[in-house]
Amino acid sequence: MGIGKATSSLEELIEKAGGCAVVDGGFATQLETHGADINDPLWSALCLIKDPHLIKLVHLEYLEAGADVLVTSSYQATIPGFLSRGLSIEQAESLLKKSVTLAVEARDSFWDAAKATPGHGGYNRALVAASIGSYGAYLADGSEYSGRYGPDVGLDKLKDFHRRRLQVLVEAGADLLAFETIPNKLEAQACVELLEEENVQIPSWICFSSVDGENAPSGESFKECLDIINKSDKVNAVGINCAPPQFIEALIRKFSQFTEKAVVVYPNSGEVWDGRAKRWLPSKCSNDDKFDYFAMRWRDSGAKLIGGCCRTTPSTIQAISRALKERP
Ligand SMILES: C[S+](C)CC[C@H](N)C(=O)O
Ligand SMILES: N[C@@H](CCS)C(=O)O
Ligand SMILES: [Zn+2]
Repeated sequence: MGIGKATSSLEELIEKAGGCAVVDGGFATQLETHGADINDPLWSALCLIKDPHLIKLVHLEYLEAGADVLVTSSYQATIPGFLSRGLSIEQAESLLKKSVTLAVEARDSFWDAAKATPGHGGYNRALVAASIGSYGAYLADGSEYSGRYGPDVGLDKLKDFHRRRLQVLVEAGADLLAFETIPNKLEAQACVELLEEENVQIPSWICFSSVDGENAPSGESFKECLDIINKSDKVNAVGINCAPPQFIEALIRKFSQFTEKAVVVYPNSGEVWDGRAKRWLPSKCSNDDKFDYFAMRWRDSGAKLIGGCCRTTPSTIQAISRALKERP
């Protein structure tokens, strides 16, 4: 795939969607709605082993709700994670591949039906974004919200951790790569260097988490983080995922000051993950019913991709999609 073509599929989708494309919502959350027990170090990736049919069902529900981008079930699917469950390297790689094929199959069957209806039923052909959760997600100790990886975790260790999974997800046919809940500058640098070293030819985005609404969870400024990312033309969009919705408008404006790349935002419901107890703590304000209003404000602030993360649902995405597509 040539560079021109590779960089354009995400931009083409944004254009087709009227200037702002819709990302799907809380994937693990919707698995739980269907009864999946993901209280496990593999978190939602456990379903790749136990309940792959649920994964496809959740993808179809988000497509129906209006998602233009599906994020795969690979957030916490890692080769070392699967090896520690007694699986072989071949089995681990095959599960990673499956995370992409399940989303591609859902997308293809949904699109085959949609394109046969007048005006495609108002849908676009969705792109499949392979989720690459941060190292902190793999640690399963909540450190994707602290960025504290300790002194033993350097650049090379992070690149080694991400390399093979990234290769398998690209080979499996993902349309783009979605680095999610990156909590510090070092890991952002690892992602950028890996994209260059592996000469990745599909588009990518890098999303950070944030717990104070101003900086990366590590306390490093987003300006520092974006300075690194801006040097790479292998990253097409940057933004925030799994942070409270009330932080997002100011962060879109901040990101727009520091980068010319497209800005992507998919916040959580505002609830806070307790990494020790492995449960969500209630949010101080309930925001789920305001996502349609927020989405329009985020679009008007400059975001080009908008969706939801943990504790948001297909009804959140339907509200976003209706707000963005009916009132462009
Ligand atoms: C986005 S968080 C809620 C994912 C789960 C976390 N990495 C853990 O395993 O505790
Ligand atoms: N793509 C993941 C992100 C978790 S923060 C999910 O939606 O489950
Ligand atoms: Zn999340």
